[in-house]
Amino acid sequence: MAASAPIKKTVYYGTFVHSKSLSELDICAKGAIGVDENGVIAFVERDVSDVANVIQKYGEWKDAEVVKIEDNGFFFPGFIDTHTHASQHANTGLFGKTTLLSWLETYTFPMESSLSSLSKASTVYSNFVSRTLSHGTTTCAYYATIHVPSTNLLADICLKRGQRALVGRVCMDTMSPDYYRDASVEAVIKDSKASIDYIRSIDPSGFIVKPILTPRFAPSCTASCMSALGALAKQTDAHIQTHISENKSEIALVKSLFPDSQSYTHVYDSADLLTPKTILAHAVHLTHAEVKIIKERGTKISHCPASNTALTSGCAPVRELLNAGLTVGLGTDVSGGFSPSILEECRQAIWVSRFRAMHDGDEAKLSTEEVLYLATRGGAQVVGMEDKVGGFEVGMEWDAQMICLGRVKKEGEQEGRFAGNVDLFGFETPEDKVNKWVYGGDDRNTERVWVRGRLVHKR
Ligand SMILES: O=c1[nH]c(=O)c2nc[nH]c2[nH]1
Ligand SMILES: [Zn+2]
Repeated sequence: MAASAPIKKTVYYGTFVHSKSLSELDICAKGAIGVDENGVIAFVERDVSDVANVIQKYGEWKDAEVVKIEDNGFFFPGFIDTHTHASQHANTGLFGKTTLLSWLETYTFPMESSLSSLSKASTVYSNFVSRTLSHGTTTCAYYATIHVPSTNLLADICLKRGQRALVGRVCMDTMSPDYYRDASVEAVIKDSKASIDYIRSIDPSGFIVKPILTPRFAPSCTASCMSALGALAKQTDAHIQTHISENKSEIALVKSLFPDSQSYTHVYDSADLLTPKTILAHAVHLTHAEVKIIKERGTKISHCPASNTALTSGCAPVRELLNAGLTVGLGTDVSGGFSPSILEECRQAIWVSRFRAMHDGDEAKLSTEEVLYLATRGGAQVVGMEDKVGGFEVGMEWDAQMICLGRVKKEGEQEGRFAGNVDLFGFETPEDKVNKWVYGGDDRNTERVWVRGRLVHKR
């Protein structure tokens, strides 16, 4: 579905759910949200018994389209995936019993290298953007590959499909296979600049696509490469993304490569890579001193629980990170992670927090409300879009998903259109429905998805 049709004033009518705070959802059973031609929320009305009354109240909205939730469902903010590798999508589910460093050599570098082929990149990237949109992901921080043309192609696809994206050309000038590495620091900077310039040229407003500098991780980058990227970030005011402290062997490797650095975090800090616009994925094994520096720099964290479990990297201490005041969002980290769905990541975040709780105590447990916050408002802060997306306030943009759970079924009734794992029996409170969706829902319940008021996915 191309996202090019003009939009008209629309009133979204029915239940809407979004986060009020980290621990509290706002569930409005009968609401009406008016979205203007720019995709901006113009009004939010609660306790609406008849949408006609709302349309009458706002005179100039008399010709507005009305989009109503049928049966049991609700409007929910679009999900924000703060860390994923579009270039690894074709490997999803393929990781065997590898851990990070062997997984990179065995599966990841060969696959990413093969995306120098623009036709292969086109197939994989188009498929992944469709797939993530179908799961309600309206904003994504993407890693592409080292190749400028296919990285730029990913940005083209996101812009055409209307998915908000930070798109990064991967930088790696050392400890990488001969067939897949940057030739020099000069090449890293030249190619990174070329990709920044291209992405800014196709969307000068940056409303939909933006570039993001992407040093892969400290073992793949020389100190001079990282410093040059830190300087380029400053010069271009670009976002930055990288990996940190995912796995104990990786941390030992960083220590051996940068013996004069106090920690993994110090390696990035010395290169000026820790800014308020930096996203650090994983953060599983950080020390208190590292957390303190990250907090001081205003740098953000992407929690990737499915990936951390699949590659047996560890259980990130999310409660501790939150208590320390860090900003945290969720990331699918495909294909370390095995699912393109942030809803799945919500479940995985809950499970991982329960494993932490078995050692750390009940306070470590994340609730449904908390993971939904991380998936929306938290993610928005991580990608620097908290004033635009993640919730339904006047002035914010309509990045939303229509979740449908189907009808309460009578005995013997066949599964209908929303055949999924969620069954309703009629007694459920609105809170129960949200919980049933979080624990049992999937893309079969994601009926429609909008970005800036534009329909970008329909089942
Ligand atoms: O989860 C990960 N995926 C990657 O592609 C990667 N590269 C370095 N470190 C990484 N971690
Ligand atoms: Zn990753």
